[in-house]
Amino acid sequence: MIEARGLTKRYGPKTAVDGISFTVQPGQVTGFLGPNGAGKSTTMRMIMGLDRPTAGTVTVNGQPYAAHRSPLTEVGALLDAKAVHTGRSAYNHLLAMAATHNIPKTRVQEVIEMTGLQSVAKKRVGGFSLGMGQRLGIASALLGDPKTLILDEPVNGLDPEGVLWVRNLARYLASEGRTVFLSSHLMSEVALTADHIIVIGKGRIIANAPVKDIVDGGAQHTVRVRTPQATQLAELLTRDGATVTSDEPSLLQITGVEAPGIGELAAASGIVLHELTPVTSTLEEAYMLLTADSVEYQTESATQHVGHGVDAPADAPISEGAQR
Ligand SMILES: Nc1ncnc2c1ncn2[C@@H]1O[C@H](COP(=O)(O)OP(=O)(O)OP(=O)(O)O)[C@@H](O)[C@H]1O
Repeated sequence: MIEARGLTKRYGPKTAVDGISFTVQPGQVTGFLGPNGAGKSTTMRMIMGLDRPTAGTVTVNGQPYAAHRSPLTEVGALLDAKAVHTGRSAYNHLLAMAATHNIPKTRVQEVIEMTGLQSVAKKRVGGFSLGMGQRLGIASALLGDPKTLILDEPVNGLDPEGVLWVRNLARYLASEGRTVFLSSHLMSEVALTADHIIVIGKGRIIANAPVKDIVDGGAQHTVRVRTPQATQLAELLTRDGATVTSDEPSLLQITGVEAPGIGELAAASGIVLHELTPVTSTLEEAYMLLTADSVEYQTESATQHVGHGVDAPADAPISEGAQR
C-alpha cells in the first residue's frame, strides 16, 4: 500500500506536486494518469525516496521508503529504463543487484524468464532496444519479489506484443495481492489495465476513483436525433428542460433527456424520427474533459478536441432550456 498525505514538491518557484493525498490499495492495479508535466514522475520519485518532499509525507507498506531495512523486497520500481543501460550484460546487472541486496542467484534466472529476456540475458545492456530496456527495468523491479510495484510509463516504446505483456503482468501481480501503481499519459491504455485511476493535473489530484466511475462521471450522455421536424422537436424538448444543439438543419444533439423520452415525446406529437442514437463519450473523452484545465502544453488540435468533444458539437445552439 502507498499512502501520500499533503505531498508537495517545489523546484524553486515551480510547484511540481501541490499537496496531494491519496492511497494506493493492494490487490488491484492503480493507474496514475495525467498530461505531460502533471507531476507523475516527481510523485513516483518521492515515493521511492529519490526526491525529498518540500512538505507532506509518503509511505510504502507503512513506512517511508528509506526507513525500510530491505527496501527492494518491499517496493520495486521502473522509473527510468535508460538508467539501467550499462556495459554489463542484463544477467550481470541483475546479479550485481541481487548480490548487494542479499537476494539468491536463482531469483535472477526467475525474473529473466518472467520478463522474456532469456535470449538476450548475456548481451550488453548498452545495445538493448527501448523495449528490451523496459523489460530489464521491470525485471530489476521484480527482483526482490516486492509487495509493491511502481512503474513509470512502463509501456513507453513497447511494441503491441510488449504492451499486452505489461498489461497482463500488471494484472497478474495485482491478482497475487500486490500493490501495482503505474503511470501513463494515455487514458486508453490505463483503462485496459487498471481497476482504479488517480488523475493528476498541474500537481493536483483531479480524480481518484474506480475506472467505471470516471467514465460515468466524466461522460456526457448525449442523444443524436435526425428528424425533418427538428425545429418543432427542439422547441418541445427545450420546454421539457432538455438542452438542444445542432450544426445541421435536421440533426439535433440532446442532453438532459434520455432516448426513450425523446422517442415518446416525438410519437405523442406526431414527429417523424429518422435516427435516435444515444452517444456516450469514451473514456478518452472523459479524461480530456477532466484535464482540459490542467494541460500545461496544449496543442491547438487538443484544444479543439476538448472544446467540441467528438460526438457532441455545441457551437450552434438552437435553444437552451434550463438545466434540471
Ligand atoms: N528537477 C526538476 N527541476 C525543475 N523542475 C522540474 C524538475 N523535475 C520536474 N520538474 C517540473 O515539474 C513538473 C512536473 O514534472 P514531472 O516530470 O513530475 O511530470 P510528469 O507528469 O511525469 O510528466 P511527463 O508525462 O512529461 O513525464 C514539470 O513542470 C517539470 O518541468
